[in-house]
Amino acid sequence: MRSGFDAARFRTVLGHFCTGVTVVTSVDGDQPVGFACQAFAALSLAPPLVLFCPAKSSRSWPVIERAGHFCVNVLAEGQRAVSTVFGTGGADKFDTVPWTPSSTGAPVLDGALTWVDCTVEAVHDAGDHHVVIGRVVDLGEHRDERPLLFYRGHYAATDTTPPDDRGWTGEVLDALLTWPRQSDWI
Ligand SMILES: Cc1cc2nc3c(=O)[nH]c(=O)nc-3n(C[C@H](O)[C@H](O)[C@H](O)COP(=O)(O)OP(=O)(O)OC[C@H]3O[C@@H](n4cnc5c(N)ncnc54)[C@H](O)[C@@H]3O)c2cc1C
Ligand SMILES: NC(=O)c1ccc[n+]([C@@H]2O[C@H](COP(=O)([O-])OP(=O)(O)OC[C@H]3O[C@@H](n4cnc5c(N)ncnc54)[C@H](O)[C@@H]3O)[C@@H](O)[C@H]2O)c1
Repeated sequence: MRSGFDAARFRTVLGHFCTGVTVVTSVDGDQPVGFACQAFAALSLAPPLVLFCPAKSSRSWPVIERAGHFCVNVLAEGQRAVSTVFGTGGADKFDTVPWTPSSTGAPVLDGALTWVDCTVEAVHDAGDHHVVIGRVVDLGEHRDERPLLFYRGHYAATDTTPPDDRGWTGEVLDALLTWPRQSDWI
C-alpha cells in the first residue's frame, strides 16, 4: 500500500515524541567508534535487555557488530556539543571528549549521566535500520543532573521551575512521576 505522506511529514510527526539522547560506542582494536542515537529503549528485565536502532548507512554499526559489544552513554543536558559531534558524519568524534573503557572496553564518555554496557544478543532487519538487542552486562553509576532531550528536531530542556512555584499542577505532576510506589499493588 502506498503511504499518503512524505518523509518530511514522517519526521515532523515523529519529532513530537520527545526522547533522551544517547551515544552508542564500541571499540575495534585501538579505534573507538560511536554515534548519537535517539532510538534506544529498555526492553526486558529478566533477562536484562535493551535495544537501539542504527541506520544501515551507519559506519559505526559494522564495527560494533564485529566487536560484539557496545556501551550506551546517556547524555546530560550540558552535552549538546557531544551530541552534535557524534551526530555528524565524518567528524573526529573522540578528539572532542575524554573517555575511559567500560568492562567490555567500549568508551564511557566523561560527563555522561549514566551508561549501560552490553553484548550484542540479536540483530533484526527493519527497513533502512537494524534493530539491535543488547544483553546488559554492566551498569554505570548515575549523576544527579538533568538529561539532554531531543524534541521536534531540536534540543530541549526539562522544566527548571522549583516544585513549590508550580501550584497544584506541579503536585499532580509529581504524583504521576513518582507513581507507582513500592506500596502500590500492581
Ligand atoms: C539527536 C540525534 C539523534 C539521532 N538518532 C539516531 C538514531 O537513533 N539512529 C541512527 O542511526 N542515527 C541517529 N542519528 C544520526 C547519527 O548520529 C549520525 O548519522 C552519525 O553521524 C552516524 O555516525 P556513524 O559513526 O555511524 O557514521 P558516520 O561515519 O558518522 O557516517 C554517517 C554518514 O556520513 C557519511 N560520511 C562519513 N564521513 C563522511 C565524509 N568525510 N564526507 C561525507 N560523508 C561522510 C557516511 O557515508 C554515512 O552515510 C541521530 C543524530 C542526532 C543528532
Ligand atoms: N532514527 C534515526 O535514524 C534518527 C533519529 C533522529 C535524528 N536522526 C538524524 O539526525 C540528523 C538530525 O536530525 P534533525 O535535527 O534533522 O531532526 P529531524 O527533524 O530529522 O528528526 C525528527 C524526528 O524524525 C525521526 N527521524 C529523523 N530521521 C530519521 C531517520 N533517518 N530514521 C528514522 N527516524 C528518523 C526521529 O523520530 C526524529 O526525532 C538527521 O540527519 C536525522 O536523519 C536520525
